[in-house]
Amino acid sequence: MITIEGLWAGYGGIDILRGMDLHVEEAGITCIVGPNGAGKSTVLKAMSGILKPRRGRITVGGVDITGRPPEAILREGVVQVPQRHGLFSRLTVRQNVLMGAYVIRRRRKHIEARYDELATLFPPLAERPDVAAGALSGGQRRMVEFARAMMLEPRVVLLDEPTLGLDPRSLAVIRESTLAMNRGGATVLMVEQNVRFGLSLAHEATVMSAGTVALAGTAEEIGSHPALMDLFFGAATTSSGTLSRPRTD
Ligand SMILES: Nc1ncnc2c1ncn2[C@@H]1O[C@H](COP(=O)(O)OP(=O)(O)OP(=O)(O)O)[C@@H](O)[C@H]1O
Repeated sequence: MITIEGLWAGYGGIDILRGMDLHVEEAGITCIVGPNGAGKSTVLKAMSGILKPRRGRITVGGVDITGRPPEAILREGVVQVPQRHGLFSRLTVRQNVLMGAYVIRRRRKHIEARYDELATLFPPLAERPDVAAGALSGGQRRMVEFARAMMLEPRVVLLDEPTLGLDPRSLAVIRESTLAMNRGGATVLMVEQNVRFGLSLAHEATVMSAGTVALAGTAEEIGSHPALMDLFFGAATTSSGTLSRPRTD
C-alpha cells in the first residue's frame, strides 16, 4: 500500500532521513518506533507533504506522491493526525469534527450521515456533541481528533505519537480508537514513543535509528528481537541489520 524507498530529507541543509525504506501493508496497522531524534516524525512529515524529500520515492497505492503539496496528498486519501493542539478548544465536538469535512465539500446530508457513522465508533461524538472541545479530557480530545480525520474517509491515517501527554488510563481509549479507525477501513501508520503500546497494537513494526531502518518485521518479531534494547540505549550501531540479517556481535 505504502512504499518508501531510499528517502533522504531534513531541515536547513541537514539530512535527518538518510536512505529510509518502509513498506506498509494495506488495511494493517504499522508502527515506527525508535529513540528520540531518530527521525520518526520526519518520515510522517515527508509523507504528508509538509517536508519535501531531497531524494527517494514515496508511493501510496501505486501513486507517486513524492514531494507533492499537502493538498494533493490529502486528495490521495492520506490524512495526518498532528501530535497535539489539533482542535479548536472553543468550538464544540460536533463543530470540530464537521470541520474535518470542509475539504471534501460533499453534500451536507452526506457529511451528517458520516458524523452519525463515526459517532458509533468514537463515543464523545454521540455523548458530548455540544461540549466545547477545550472541556474534554486528553483522551477524549484524541478521539475527536481521530474522528475528524476519519470524516475524510481516508485510505491512510498517519498518527504522530497518539499517546503523547496522556495518562496510562487513556491508553485503552487510544487503543480502541486506533482499532476503530482501522476497522473503519483506514490503513494506519503510527509513530509511537511508547514502544510496548505501539508494538502491542501494530501488526508490522519498524525500528528507526539515526534516520534509517535498524529493524523491520512483524510487531511480535520486533518486540522479542535481542537488538531492540540496544537500539534504544545506544549500544547498537545504526546499521545493525534487518531481521533477516541480525546482529552477530
Ligand atoms: N522543523 C525542524 N527544524 C529543524 N530541525 C528539526 C525540525 N524538526 C525536527 N528537527 C530535528 O530533526 C531530528 C529528528 O526529529 P524527529 O521529530 O523526526 O525525531 P523523532 O524520532 O520523531 O523524535 P522524538 O521521538 O523525540 O519525537 C531531531 O534532531 C530534531 O531536532
